[in-house]
Amino acid sequence: MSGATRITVGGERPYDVVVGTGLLGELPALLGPAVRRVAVVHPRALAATGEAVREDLVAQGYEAIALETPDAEEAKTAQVAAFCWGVLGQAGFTRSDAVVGVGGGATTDLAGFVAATWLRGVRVVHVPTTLLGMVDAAVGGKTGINTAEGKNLVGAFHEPAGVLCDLATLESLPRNDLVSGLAEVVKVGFTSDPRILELVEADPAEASRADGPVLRELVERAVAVKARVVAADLRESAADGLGREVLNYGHTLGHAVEKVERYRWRHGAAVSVGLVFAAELARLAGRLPDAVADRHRTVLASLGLPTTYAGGPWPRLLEAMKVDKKARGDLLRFVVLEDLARPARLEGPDPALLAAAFGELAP
Ligand SMILES: NC(=O)c1ccc[n+]([C@@H]2O[C@H](COP(=O)([O-])OP(=O)(O)OC[C@H]3O[C@@H](n4cnc5c(N)ncnc54)[C@H](O)[C@@H]3O)[C@@H](O)[C@H]2O)c1
Ligand SMILES: O=C(O)C(=O)C[C@@H](O)[C@H](O)[C@H](O)COP(=O)(O)O
Ligand SMILES: [Zn+2]
Repeated sequence: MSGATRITVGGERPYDVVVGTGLLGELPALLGPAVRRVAVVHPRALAATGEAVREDLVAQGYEAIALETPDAEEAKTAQVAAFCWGVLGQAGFTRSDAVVGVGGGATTDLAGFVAATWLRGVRVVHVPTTLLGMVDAAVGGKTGINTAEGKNLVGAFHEPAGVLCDLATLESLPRNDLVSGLAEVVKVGFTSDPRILELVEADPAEASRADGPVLRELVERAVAVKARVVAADLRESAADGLGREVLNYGHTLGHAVEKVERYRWRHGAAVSVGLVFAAELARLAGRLPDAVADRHRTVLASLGLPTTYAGGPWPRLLEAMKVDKKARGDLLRFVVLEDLARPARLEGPDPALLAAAFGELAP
């Protein structure tokens, strides 16, 4: 390991997010002294990486098993969670044993959920291998699976004991997935750290180069914001202000798109469309200057992210948005911007306003 950066996520049980390369040697310290057995949860597509982590743990004296899951969003189901519980039960996992999630956000969401629910909670360390996992999914303790009714509808808050972001893993990530992760980075740029937008705008190609210094800075900036937000409001229950809901900017429509598209869209691509929608909603409501709304389109498009959406139909998307976790009863609640880095809430917008904002997404 050389030149790693440590970002501490505060709260009741502080933990480190380590960003760098060659970080596997850090795993035992994060697992802690009590752990004997480890289940390495990884998607089928990352069998070699999962096996490398397992072998490394065995070499360091652990009893480690591989727990292979389906790829991407197919892992986030009750059936797959039940399969994982079965494996842990058969292997005799106790409260002094641990789960390690190796993969993208779908894998760490599942691994975190399994760790949160097995014996009502065992230790979990995440080793995210996608940009989206590093900047968002593996950090902050939101875990979950999907149900037929929608995205992430079952889950728990269960913080990891640590997160290892090995930037070298990004070199094998398909371009489409790297860019998808940048949607969450841009989200943070608009809500909280405009320097992110400047870095992307200065050179979008450089910003999306897996082994470049700009991407590393983007990762560190996005993680730093997420760390600060979740340390203050882990359970998304802030009594005043937006609290953790700020991280959900662009997700109300984004999750609906994922569901309506039957999870064939990557999360980041759906969030990209959701960000443009949220910006248009705020602009049409008279709360966001045109220039900031337009900047959403230009920054996202410069990275090759989608900024228009021809799918639907709108009534199905509206129906899907009703199970958004920010909703209260029949009241839809959106995170919007009033300016750059000035997030706010828009509650119960007029249906005509919502439809008009959706109209602005037409190609
Ligand atoms: N818990 C949270 O706070 C949070 C935050 C953001 C997103 N999420 C969730 O994260 C998921 C999206 O995560 P994602 O975009 O990482 O998708 P993903 O986990 O589906 O991974 C995308 C694809 O990349 C492959 N892959 C992963 N690492 C690779 C590597 N290094 N080289 C080659 N291929 C690799 C995977 O096998 C998969 O096919 C969604 O389910 C979303 O809801 C959760
Ligand atoms: O960490 C959070 O809080 C977020 O909202 C981050 C989002 O990027 C992420 O997609 C999250 O999983 C969405 O959570 P949900 O509560 O809307 O399911
Ligand atoms: Zn997200």
